[in-house]
Amino acid sequence: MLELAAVTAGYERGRPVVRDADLTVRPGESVGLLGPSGCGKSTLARVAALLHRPDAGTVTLDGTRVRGWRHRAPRAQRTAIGVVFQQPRLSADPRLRLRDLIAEPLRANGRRDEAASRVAELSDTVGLGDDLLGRRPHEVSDGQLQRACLARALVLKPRWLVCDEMTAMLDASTTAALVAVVEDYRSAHHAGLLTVGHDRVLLERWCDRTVRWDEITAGAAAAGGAATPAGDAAPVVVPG
Ligand SMILES: Nc1ncnc2c1ncn2[C@@H]1O[C@H](COP(=O)(O)OP(=O)(O)OP(=O)(O)O)[C@@H](O)[C@H]1O
Repeated sequence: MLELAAVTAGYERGRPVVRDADLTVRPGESVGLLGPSGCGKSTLARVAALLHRPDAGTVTLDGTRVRGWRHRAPRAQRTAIGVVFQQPRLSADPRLRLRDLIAEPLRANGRRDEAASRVAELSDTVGLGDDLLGRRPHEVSDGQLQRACLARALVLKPRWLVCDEMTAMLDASTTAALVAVVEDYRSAHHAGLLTVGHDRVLLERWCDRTVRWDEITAGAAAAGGAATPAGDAAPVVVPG
């Protein structure tokens, strides 16, 4: 179980952007979190992915309370979660060729010997040919780079996936392809998914359950949030 209880988080002391958020994802379950732009979805997703320490509240992962975030999180907890962000260029080291980018978590965890086989397997899964694996991020499209970032998120076979607007920059066919990769992975590994976004049509078709930001939090985001209503984006067709 991935459980967030009474989570308050933000960037400045005394000015939380997430207030008292409660959210639970069960093993194997996919939960879509819908909210308007700027409400704090990415911040909460980063807390759930152990990348941003909350100011208050608890995160519990598979029954163990999380006490450290980022590099302070125990390896067993860090590696249990795969994360995909909205903007692949901000989350990819520009110096790495795609094959090394995909293998990065293996190297970081002392499992370099698995890199060749896992990269071959995953590049096939996400639809990246050999020619692309030898290129650096500036030599591929956003969609191709996001495919590599998704492969990187899966390389350690996480039990949980957190997708923060993973498809926001992608066209409809790439969106459908990446959602299908996530869904195949989830059914093969019984992995739980938290995916955040503002496209109601996409999340309702993709997920077992969708929750609205105002249903899981106690208050509005910091000033400047809530500019657009949820679900106003152009619909994206997801097969199935
Ligand atoms: N690193 C940061 N430092 C300071 N403020 C930040 C930072 N990141 C986000 N914020 C602020 O926190 C609030 C919530 O941002 P967040 O990115 O979590 O919202 P969001 O719901 O994911 O938005 P979007 O759908 O537009 O990506 C916004 O007001 C934003 O300006």
